[in-house]
Amino acid sequence: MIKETVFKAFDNKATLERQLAERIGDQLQEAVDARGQASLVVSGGSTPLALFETLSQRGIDWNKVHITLADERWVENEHADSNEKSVKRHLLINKAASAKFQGLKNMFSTPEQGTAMAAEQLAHFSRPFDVVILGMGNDGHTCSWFPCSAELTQTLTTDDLCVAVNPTTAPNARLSLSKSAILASRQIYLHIVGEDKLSVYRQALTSKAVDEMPIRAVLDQHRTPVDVYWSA
Ligand SMILES: O=C1O[C@H](COP(=O)(O)O)[C@@H](O)[C@H](O)[C@H]1O
Repeated sequence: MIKETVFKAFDNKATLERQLAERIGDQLQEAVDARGQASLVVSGGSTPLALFETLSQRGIDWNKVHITLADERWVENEHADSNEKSVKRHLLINKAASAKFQGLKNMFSTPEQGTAMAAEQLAHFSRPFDVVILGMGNDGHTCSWFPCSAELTQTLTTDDLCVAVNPTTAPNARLSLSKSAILASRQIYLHIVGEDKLSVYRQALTSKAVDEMPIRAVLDQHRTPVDVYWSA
């Protein structure tokens, strides 16, 4: 069994999004006040889009906030599957339009070739990351750390910042931040919505087999606080 830390349940998405956006906004501003800049890592997928829009309306020093992705699909930035495209449409708007964004996709044709450049481009981010927002797939993946991927062990053990991932159960080659990069954070939020994701999360807590459900690599550690925000 994995010991659960903080689990916050909400009746509806909008309340979760409001409260989580307020907390993240406060933490980013505190980081700016303390260290002159803040770093925020966000996930792809559909779950965080409304949270992004709520967060984008917070009145903080966005021009001192550096934002990147926990994972990216290796597609052009205008492709429908691009996480960068989602962030530009849903987060880098309103007051957050002045935030500094660095994507993971670059000019190389494969994520394997692009890994070194992606890591170099994140060199100016303040570390540990101040806030990381993670999602979770119904197979227990997070950050494109898929149970099926041949690179999973590397992803979970390397000291490198970025890893190329080739899932067999999902489209597109990917580039992910590694486990060591994600856990080198001051605060991680796992943001999940709906009964299916709640069941997957509960299932993840029942065992420590990370290769079956990679989200366990985040849930089963004591280095970095992980607060789970769930809404119906
Ligand atoms: O493919 C992915 O999916 C998960 C969850 O996506 P959602 O659409 O159910 O929110 C996402 O968190 C992750 O970044 C990505 O790898």
